[in-house]
Amino acid sequence: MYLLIPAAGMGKRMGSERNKLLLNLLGKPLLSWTLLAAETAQKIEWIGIIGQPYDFPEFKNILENISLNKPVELISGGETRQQSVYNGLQALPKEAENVLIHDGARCLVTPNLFDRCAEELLNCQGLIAAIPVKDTIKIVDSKQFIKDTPKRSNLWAAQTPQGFDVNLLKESHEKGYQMGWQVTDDAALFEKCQLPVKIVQGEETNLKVTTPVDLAIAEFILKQRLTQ
Ligand SMILES: Nc1ccn([C@@H]2O[C@H](COP(=O)(O)OP(=O)(O)OP(=O)(O)O)[C@@H](O)[C@H]2O)c(=O)n1
Ligand SMILES: C[C@](O)(CO)[C@H](O)COP(=O)(O)O
Repeated sequence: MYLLIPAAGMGKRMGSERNKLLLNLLGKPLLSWTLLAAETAQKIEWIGIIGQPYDFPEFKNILENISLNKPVELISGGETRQQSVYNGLQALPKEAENVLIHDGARCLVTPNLFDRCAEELLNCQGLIAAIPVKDTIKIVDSKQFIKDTPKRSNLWAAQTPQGFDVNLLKESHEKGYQMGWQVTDDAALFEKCQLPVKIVQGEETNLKVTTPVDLAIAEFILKQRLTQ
């Protein structure tokens, strides 16, 4: 299975002056933990890291320090996550039929989740890891008055990995580009093209490190894992 890791963001919500994936998490840059999980996953055989070229020297340092056995390529990212994934898709080896996309910022992903998604992708055209929403969600108008309370049993929080048939995802990205669709994940492009996307049970600990609180929670979870 081919894996693309979008890692070309800035981390504005982290308040960081550099790519948050280079921040320290228990003695290693955050991105190292994501890569180590991909290395351990049995089904992943190729890894493309999508980053901003100015971060490549740091990415190369990371790769030297963790010395992966799987082939890794660095791919230039774009201004948005959507553009970065678009670039990643163009850089996939020609023989790639299916692809998993996993945010570098979800550094607590387990090898098991990668493998479950890779396995399931043999039976469908598109999938995402997701978990049932625990909160009661309110739909609010522009004046911050509640308009509706959707039924919670229909609500799932999207995660990555997200997996797709490569040709269909490329077509969905092309259409998205032509139509000017702006989305925060790849499943949304598939949905807009009326293509089916299956849910795979995600992991509660597979959080996206977005704010400083997330970093503290990630450190806590990782410490627990490493002492088990
Ligand atoms: N132009 C971009 C923007 C984001 N990403 C990646 O997409 C993932 C999810 O994005 P997010 O958590 O929003 O990361 P940032 O864009 O870095 O954060 P922020 O939105 O707070 O600036 C991250 O692994 C990030 O590196 C990317 O590859 N290219
Ligand atoms: C793809 C994603 O991680 C799914 O939760 C998420 O949509 C990334 O975008 P965000 O804008 O950083 O939430």
